[in-house]
Amino acid sequence: MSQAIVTTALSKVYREGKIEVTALASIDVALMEGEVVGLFGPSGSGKTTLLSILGCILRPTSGSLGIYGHETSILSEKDLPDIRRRFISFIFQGFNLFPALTAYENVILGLKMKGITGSDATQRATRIMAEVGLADRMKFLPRDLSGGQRQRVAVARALAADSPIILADEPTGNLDHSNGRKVMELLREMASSQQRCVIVATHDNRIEDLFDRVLYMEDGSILREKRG
Ligand SMILES: Nc1ncnc2c1ncn2[C@@H]1O[C@H](COP(=O)(O)OP(=O)(O)OP(=O)(O)O)[C@@H](O)[C@H]1O
Repeated sequence: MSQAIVTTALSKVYREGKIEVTALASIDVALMEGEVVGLFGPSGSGKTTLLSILGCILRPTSGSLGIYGHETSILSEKDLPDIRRRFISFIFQGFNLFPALTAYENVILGLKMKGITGSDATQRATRIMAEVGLADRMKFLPRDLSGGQRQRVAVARALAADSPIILADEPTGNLDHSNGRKVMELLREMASSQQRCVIVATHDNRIEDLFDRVLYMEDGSILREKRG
């Protein structure tokens, strides 16, 4: 397995006026292709901050972050969107679906944002909707789908772009037990069959057994890890 993401002494300090909050202390971690990693920890432990930095949405205060061999700390702000477009897809807790667009159109829009259009986009969207079990729901608006189905649209949108890294913040947060496990199993399947690196920040202990590796965070540090 090769390394998808490597961090060294990654730190983040939020400054608001004179107040400083150390959200990440000094994170050293290597995340591999084909691996599904869970980030667990109490509220405020730094999970979302770490995910945002790994996804190049937020810059660290110090330390290094390598994404498939590209050292991002030496890149300028204007180069980061390109790294995101090539390597990273997100799944958010609130699904982030556009209410006026059908499930299928939401996936197409996600692809467009990655620069994938035309017949390539329509073929990919149709294939992935079938893979996530939504072939018969493509023309439905989000409001006519169940919570589990909406989350599967969000997963389809992230998977369709073929990004090697998938970052998910509480992807099972709004789902019941069985739908939560289904979403995780889908991500596991994609990670192993397509060698993607999937990182999930969550409070959901019910899915803890579905990770290859769990990192437990507290006060901005990784306290310990467990292999599945
Ligand atoms: N934009 C910000 N400005 C100032 N402080 C922030 C900001 N975002 C997060 N923090 C602080 O950084 C710390 C880590 O927050 P973070 O959201 O990463 O934790 P988390 O583990 O994801 O929490 P939760 O599970 O509640 O989402 C917290 O103390 C939080 O209050």
